[in-house]
Amino acid sequence: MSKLLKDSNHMCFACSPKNPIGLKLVFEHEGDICRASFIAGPEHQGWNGVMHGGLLTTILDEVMAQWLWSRELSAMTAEMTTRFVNPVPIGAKLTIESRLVANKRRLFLMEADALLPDGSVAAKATAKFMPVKV
Ligand SMILES: CCCCCCCCCC(=O)SCCNC(=O)CCNC(=O)[C@H](O)C(C)(C)COP(=O)(O)OP(=O)(O)OC[C@H]1O[C@@H](n2cnc3c(N)ncnc32)[C@H](O)[C@@H]1OP(=O)(O)O
Repeated sequence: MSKLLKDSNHMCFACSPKNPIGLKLVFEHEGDICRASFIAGPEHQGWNGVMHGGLLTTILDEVMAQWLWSRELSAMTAEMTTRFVNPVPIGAKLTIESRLVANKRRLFLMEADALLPDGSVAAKATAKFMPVKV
């Protein structure tokens, strides 16, 4: 296991339980899926009543990264695209799921979806991750 994962003082904005302004995401793994949930509060808004798209991208990024971390693959996001399909209302529970699409040479091609409570898609992301030494 990497030193970063063992370090109880890590301050990842998305996942550390110790970051006072962090999102404190937790992850579950089911087969080939990594999953997290998140409910945006008023402090996460962009447009009135709507979750900020940059934060949504952060969460999609993190859930893809955690798919790799959970398999002890230390990799950083090298490129990412988010398609915002539907606005996320403040207070709505989002389910975010990621999976590996392909591993080509050094690149891990990942994808993730953010789903609204009725199962409709709020946003879809694709990303390329590259291994790094930690
Ligand atoms: C417990 C804690 C858990 C924490 C989880 C946190 C998750 C957060 C996820 C993130 O947001 S990570 C932060 C955002 N990402 C970064 O800060 C990464 C910054 N970029 C880098 O550090 C380097 O550019 C990178 C490690 C991605 C790659 O550097 P390298 O020096 O390893 O690769 P290089 O640039 O030499 O390229 C190697 C090959 O990959 C190719 N390549 C690089 N980027 C590419 C790309 N985006 N798409 C396709 N190919 C790419 C490149 O063309 C080249 O091809 P060739 O070998 O054929 O010449």
